[in-house]
Amino acid sequence: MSSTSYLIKNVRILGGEATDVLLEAGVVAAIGVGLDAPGAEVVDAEGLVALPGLVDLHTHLREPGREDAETVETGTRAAAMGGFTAVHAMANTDPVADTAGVVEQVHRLGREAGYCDVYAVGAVTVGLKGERLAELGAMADSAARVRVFSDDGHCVSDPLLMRRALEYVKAFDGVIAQHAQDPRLTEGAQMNESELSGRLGLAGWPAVAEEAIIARDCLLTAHVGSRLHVCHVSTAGSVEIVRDAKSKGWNVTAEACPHHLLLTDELAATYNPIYKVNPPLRSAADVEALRAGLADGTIDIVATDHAPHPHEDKDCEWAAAAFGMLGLETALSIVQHTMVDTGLLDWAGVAERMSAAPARIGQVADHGHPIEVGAPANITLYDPAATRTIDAAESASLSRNTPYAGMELPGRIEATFLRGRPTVLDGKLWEGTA
Ligand SMILES: NC(=O)N[C@@H](CC(=O)O)C(=O)O
Ligand SMILES: [Zn+2]
Ligand SMILES: [Zn+2]
Repeated sequence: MSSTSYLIKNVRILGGEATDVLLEAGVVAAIGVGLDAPGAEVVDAEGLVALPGLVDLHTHLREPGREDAETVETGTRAAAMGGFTAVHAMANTDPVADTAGVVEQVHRLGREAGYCDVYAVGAVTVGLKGERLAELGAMADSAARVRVFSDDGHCVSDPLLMRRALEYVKAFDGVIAQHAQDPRLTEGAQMNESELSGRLGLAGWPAVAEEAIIARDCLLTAHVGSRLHVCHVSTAGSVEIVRDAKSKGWNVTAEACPHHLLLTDELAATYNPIYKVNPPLRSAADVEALRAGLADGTIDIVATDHAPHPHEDKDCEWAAAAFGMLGLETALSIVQHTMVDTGLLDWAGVAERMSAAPARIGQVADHGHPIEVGAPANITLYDPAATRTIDAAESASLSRNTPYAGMELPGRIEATFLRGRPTVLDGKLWEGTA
């Protein structure tokens, strides 16, 4: 295990006054101006903001089964480069993560790779087929200690199955993370339903297909007294429904993805499938409502929905292309651009939405802590004054499907520490052995 200590000099914790932070034996050992620690590696953090290590509640790592798109190792390298110290790996792998065996395998692969803690998400239904419940209890009791269950990629559309799943996870304070998409209302759907989808000749995906499921699930979770998390909220109407559910005291949380905070459906007019994603990019008014919802806490967290796809699954006509885009390495930059630089959130707000709250929702004890003496040394050092032009070829991911290629974005991850050991240092993956 790590024996080297790190003395981070002149860092601004959550953007506050510059101070020093000593990481030793996996924890934050001391905080204060002018700290001295003989033998420690010194990290010059002048101008850098320290955030608690980011936690992603929604990542597709593709292993097992689609190692041509991503592996646990490459995906967690991308996560570390994005400032993440923990990710939740979605269950839509091949085989599906619907048994204790598969979730334990994913968890173990993450530990072996060592870049970031990997928490396996368990499938709600066997094979994501929406027909019968998977062995939720066995996955919860397994060495992977699963607390988040999702058929992501598919909606648990059967209301009785959804009710049973919500009831079942109460026993271990689990949560059902719903991919809210009414299948009948979105048959063949390709992009946001609007005047533009008609003009482009692409089948429309109406907002109501998302909103109707969210409304139903909020009612169901209130009825059975359980915990619901709504994946990738994309419409203004969905934000309204979640706001209303929260005002009633129902146990509902929600996430927004970076791409839905920035990009709009007009990009479909390029017919470039790099912009094809589930749920689809929506209107500028939806983007504005998502930002406002994230700012006022209606939307609890930012989750990446990092969805790697190999070239051949994206290099085809729009209708044939796979849904999904990369997100881990650009998430914090997009959040800075859309939420911080616009004055909607400060760094404490970012830390809450990208570390503390996702760790709480996912019941992850070792992450999401404030940077205080005694806390696990999971820390991200970020340079908000830097700018970079995104180059897909530079990604640590095995896939290249970033919608931001060629864009200039603010900010750069300078370092990521996992239990006091760097996974990224000087903006590069750290391959040290200390
Ligand atoms: N978001 C996407 O467009 N795609 C995801 C599935 C999902 O998150 O629904 C994927 O697995 O590729
Ligand atoms: Zn989804
Ligand atoms: Zn997803």
